[in-house]
Amino acid sequence: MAPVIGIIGGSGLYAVEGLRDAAWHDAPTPWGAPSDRLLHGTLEGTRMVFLPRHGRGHVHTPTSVPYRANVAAMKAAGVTHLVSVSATGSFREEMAPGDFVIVDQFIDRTRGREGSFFGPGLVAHVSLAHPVCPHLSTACAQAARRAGARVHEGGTYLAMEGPQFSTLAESQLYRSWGCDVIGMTNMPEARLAREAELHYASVAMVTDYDSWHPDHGAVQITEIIETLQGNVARAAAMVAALPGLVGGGCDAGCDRALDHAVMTAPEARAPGMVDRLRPIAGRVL
Ligand SMILES: CSC[C@H]1O[C@H](OP(=O)(O)O)[C@H](O)[C@@H]1O
Ligand SMILES: Nc1ncnc2[nH]cnc12
Repeated sequence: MAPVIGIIGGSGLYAVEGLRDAAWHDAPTPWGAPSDRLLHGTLEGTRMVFLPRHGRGHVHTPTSVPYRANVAAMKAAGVTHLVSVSATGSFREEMAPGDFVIVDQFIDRTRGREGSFFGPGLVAHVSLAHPVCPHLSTACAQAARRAGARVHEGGTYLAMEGPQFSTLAESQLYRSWGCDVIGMTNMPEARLAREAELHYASVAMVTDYDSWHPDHGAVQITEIIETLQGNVARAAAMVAALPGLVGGGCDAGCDRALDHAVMTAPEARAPGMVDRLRPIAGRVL
């Protein structure tokens, strides 16, 4: 099956240029409207679908982003491979502002966000031990290098609630836990991508040293925006390099995550939940 590449663009990345037959389309879902319309198009013969995570003009906070609608809309659009692009702080001296980190683990410190498509009447448990697709992550690393970025492969992303940045004590604590980067949006996005059986990768663009670094002081939004402006062209070039690198087989099982995951007996399933879940889990229902 030919891959369809979805891109969720984070802070600073609100569109992608150069798509053939580009058009924005509404994408209602059983979980409401996504953050914005979806931008459909093709790049070197590969179908691409782009969604700005915070909406054009940056209207959604990290808490108000409709994560379920965003992932469901991508799935309904036929996306098979979902690449998240995000701005992050760094906990490592060597992961400097401007660098790209290909995230492979998450620690979730968000609070009260809707983190699953499933629920009462249709219960499922997927594995999240390895939350990203290793093949898509490698493709992103290659694409980012082709775009001229300095790339670190592997890193743990601490997802915080925000919208305020961390205190100094929190920043030092996350560093002591072995976290590499910090942001406010990759959870529950990564959980939902796994439930939707999408190949998911997360590209973190480092914009600052959060607040732990003795030489950099507290993170300032002005510093972040300045670094983002330098990063956006490289992020766009990375996206443009993805077709041709994405696809082929995946032995990690991302697209079969729901095999054996549904716990609720067929006769006990709530019909309304089954209908709602069909676009996500129809393969196993
Ligand atoms: C602009 S700084 C804080 C903001 O940026 C990141 O957003 P995203 O992950 O969508 O790139 C971070 O998570 C915060 O939402
Ligand atoms: N230091 C930081 N903390 C949380 N989210 C961020 N996004 C960019 N920099 C960040």
